[in-house]
Amino acid sequence: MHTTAAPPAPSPVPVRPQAPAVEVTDLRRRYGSFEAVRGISFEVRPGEVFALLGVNGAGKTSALEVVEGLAPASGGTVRVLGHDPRTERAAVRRHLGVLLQSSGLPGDLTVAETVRTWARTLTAPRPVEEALTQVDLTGRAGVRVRSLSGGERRRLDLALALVGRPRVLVLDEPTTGLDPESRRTVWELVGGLVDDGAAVVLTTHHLEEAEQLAGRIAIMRAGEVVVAGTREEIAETQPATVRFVLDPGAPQPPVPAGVEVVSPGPRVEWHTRALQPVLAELLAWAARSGVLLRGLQARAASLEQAFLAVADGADPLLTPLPERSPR
Ligand SMILES: Nc1ncnc2c1ncn2[C@@H]1O[C@H](COP(=O)(O)OP(=O)(O)OP(=O)(O)O)[C@@H](O)[C@H]1O
Repeated sequence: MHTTAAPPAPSPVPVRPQAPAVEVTDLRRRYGSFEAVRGISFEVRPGEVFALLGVNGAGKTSALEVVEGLAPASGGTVRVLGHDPRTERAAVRRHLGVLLQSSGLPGDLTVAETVRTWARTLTAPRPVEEALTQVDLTGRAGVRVRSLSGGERRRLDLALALVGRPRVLVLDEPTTGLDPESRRTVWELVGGLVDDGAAVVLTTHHLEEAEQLAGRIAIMRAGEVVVAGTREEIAETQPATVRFVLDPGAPQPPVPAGVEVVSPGPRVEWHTRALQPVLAELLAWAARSGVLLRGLQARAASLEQAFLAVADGADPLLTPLPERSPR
């Protein structure tokens, strides 16, 4: 019998992860003797949103200004598309869209004139009308900048950041001052750009914005990144909460292993890193004992909890609750 040998399996093509669009390594920034950014590192890949969070004065803008090429680093390195954004500005500028925290646009120009003037400095800008449509400003094209509302001005800032079809977008508090509808428009816009492969670094004080947009998040305090990861990873640094109310005279439930009792009762509050088994144990006890757990709530930790813990000076990664011991 004649058999043909099976063709050799194709050798696997090595999948090369895309190079980071933004690489920040041990970045430091000083103002005189004050060090506002103290050795932070992060990467942002094409098609990714990275959010820098932190209370006022944490050092977010100081770090972003170096990424934008507006200020020199005092230490460490920043690369945007492989280039130093300050010393190799020409290579970076046409691919970089920047939204500063506050822009000083001339008030005399109209909205359309402002975008047109800016677009003339760019290599392959979007048509002005398209840029205005993206940010819902078409109806305000002929209005002078000084007459715009705060939210409209912010959307104009965003139009300027987007008109050059940037591969890297740096957005410093992009939706501050925007109403909820405009905020959603901006989220959709940023989401669309990311789907097209842009890399986005943003700061925000709206945690929901970071949750909506960012694949990875870093929370800064006093110039350092205290915790970083996906929103789930960051939330998991904090304990879950169980709350219920006991009727007068009801017996106290035994406290399961791995629970920190925040309030013993009658309004009981527990913190735990083992929500599911703790809840199962509590419910089994309640069923056995015929006890009603009024208003029972079980809530996984949130990004907000982690943010507040960092703001309060905690180091979420270094101060864990006791782990639940195996039974
Ligand atoms: N030009 C400057 N000279 C001296 N100190 C400065 C200067 N700019 C910023 N700082 C200080 O550096 C620290 C970090 O400021 P930065 O603006 O980077 O913080 P931030 O996290 O962006 O705050 P916010 O959320 O309020 O925008 C603050 O203590 C601030 O006072």
